[in-house]
Amino acid sequence: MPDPVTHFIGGAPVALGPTFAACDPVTGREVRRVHEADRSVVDRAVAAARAALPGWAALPVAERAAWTRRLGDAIEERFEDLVAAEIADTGKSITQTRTLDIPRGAANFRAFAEIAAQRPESAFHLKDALSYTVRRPLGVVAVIVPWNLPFLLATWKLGPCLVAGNTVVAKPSEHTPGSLAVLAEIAASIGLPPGVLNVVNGFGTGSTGQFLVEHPGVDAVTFTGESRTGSAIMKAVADRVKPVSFELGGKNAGLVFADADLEAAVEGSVRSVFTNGGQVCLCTERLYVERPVFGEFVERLAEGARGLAFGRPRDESTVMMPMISAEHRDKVLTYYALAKDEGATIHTGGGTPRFGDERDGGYYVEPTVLTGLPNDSRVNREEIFGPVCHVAPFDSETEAVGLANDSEYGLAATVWTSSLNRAHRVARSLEAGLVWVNTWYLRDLRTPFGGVRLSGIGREGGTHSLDFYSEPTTITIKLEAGHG
Ligand SMILES: NC(=O)C1=CN([C@@H]2O[C@H](COP(=O)(O)OP(=O)(O)OC[C@H]3O[C@@H](n4cnc5c(N)ncnc54)[C@H](O)[C@@H]3O)[C@@H](O)[C@H]2O)C=CC1
Ligand SMILES: O=C(O)/C=C/C=C(\O)C(=O)O
Repeated sequence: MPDPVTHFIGGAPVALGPTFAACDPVTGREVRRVHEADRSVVDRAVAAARAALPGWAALPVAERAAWTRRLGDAIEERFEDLVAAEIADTGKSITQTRTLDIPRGAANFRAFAEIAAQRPESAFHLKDALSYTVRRPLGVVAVIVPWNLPFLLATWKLGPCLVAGNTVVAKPSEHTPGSLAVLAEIAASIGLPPGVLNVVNGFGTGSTGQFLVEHPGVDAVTFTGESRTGSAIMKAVADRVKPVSFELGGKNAGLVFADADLEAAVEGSVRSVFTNGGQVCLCTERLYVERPVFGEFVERLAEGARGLAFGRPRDESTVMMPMISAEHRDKVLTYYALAKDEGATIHTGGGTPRFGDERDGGYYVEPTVLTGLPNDSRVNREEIFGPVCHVAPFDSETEAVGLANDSEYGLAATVWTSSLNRAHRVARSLEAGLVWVNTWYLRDLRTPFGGVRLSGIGREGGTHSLDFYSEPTTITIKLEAGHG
């Protein structure tokens, strides 16, 4: 077994705290151990970040951007190590890992280097005064991320956070410490000033995550994960009124109109429901299909689901991945059972696949397509976060929009239609942070990203990230009139 995964504090690995098991989701077997940071280790990481803050914050933005660009370049150099680490922790397919997860890590550092370096300063010349704004970093920021897109989501926050002049204590999910451990090695290898980026490992409640967000030396928290966890973090930071940025859960709707290109709608919905095993906050869990094409759509979606290959992660043709843990698999299976109890028709899936090899000990579930449940069923209201969706018919645009908006969440939605007017009209009516028309998960890192209601607070992306990770100070200087 490899050495336990360590923390990374002040530019060096730190092997402190008891260790816990990390399992391979493909087989369920323990494959490595990970050090858990207790309060004293968190103290040490926060102190390292605090000590590094003045020097890092004082660098011109162009120099910090040069550092994050270097991180992006070094990610390319360690590309296959990062791919291996991500696959070992998650069981993701190598094709997705090579085309999405790791390239986005490099892109996240590079994009925010450009955005920050090119950001115009604003100054207003008043009659007898000059008013301008400077932005200062928030300070020491806790970056807490989940297990579904570990490297992509961590770097999405680290890029803008570092370039804005903050120093960081990052905590990956207890399930997926591997790729941030490689990033820590990369940071050390390029000579990133010690303490600018620190990584601590451990669990959430009653452990590292909670100690970190509660720490008086942490000035702000950026978090992606479950809505309930966001709520717990908000309570934990309330007394100190720390700024928070939250990307939380979703119960995303997809609307398929009868005038849509049905093949594209089916293909796009297969992607939007089943990508990453349905373990992306943007995945569609509720589909509403206009009645004339409902039957055909359901049949073709189920056929698409049945065609998703369950190979091993390193086979290039593999699409489906396991759930992250036994606990999460059991949660998803509980919803499959609940769907049956609530009276759903199961068009495909509803159980676990059998392989006849060591993968039978892993955390796989079948991609599942359901119909027949009312919008107020638990299956249609609660985030499942697995490869499953419910499909319901609708008869009018107004009804479709009403059904889509009837949710406590509001992260993402998809609309499939060939009518340009309808596309604009419906997209504006959907109460979600992101609406994709005739596509899904097409991202431009400059655009605002985030959700409404239980799906989050604030937006990251482009200058929205830089705004969150810094505080403006407006300086107004009285000028003497009549001279010069
Ligand atoms: N919508 C989304 O983006 C995600 C949703 N989920 C859903 O959440 C369920 C639970 O999964 P988890 O991994 O437990 O997600 P989570 O939201 O609890 O964990 C995300 C991160 O937050 C940390 N964390 C947990 N509690 C914390 C606390 N009180 N203070 C500070 N940090 C804390 C975790 O250690 C992890 O690093 C899953 O079954 C899934 O349904 C999980 C991950 C992402
Ligand atoms: O930034 C992206 O491209 C994807 C974000 C996905 C999440 O925030 C999530 O799955 O939690």
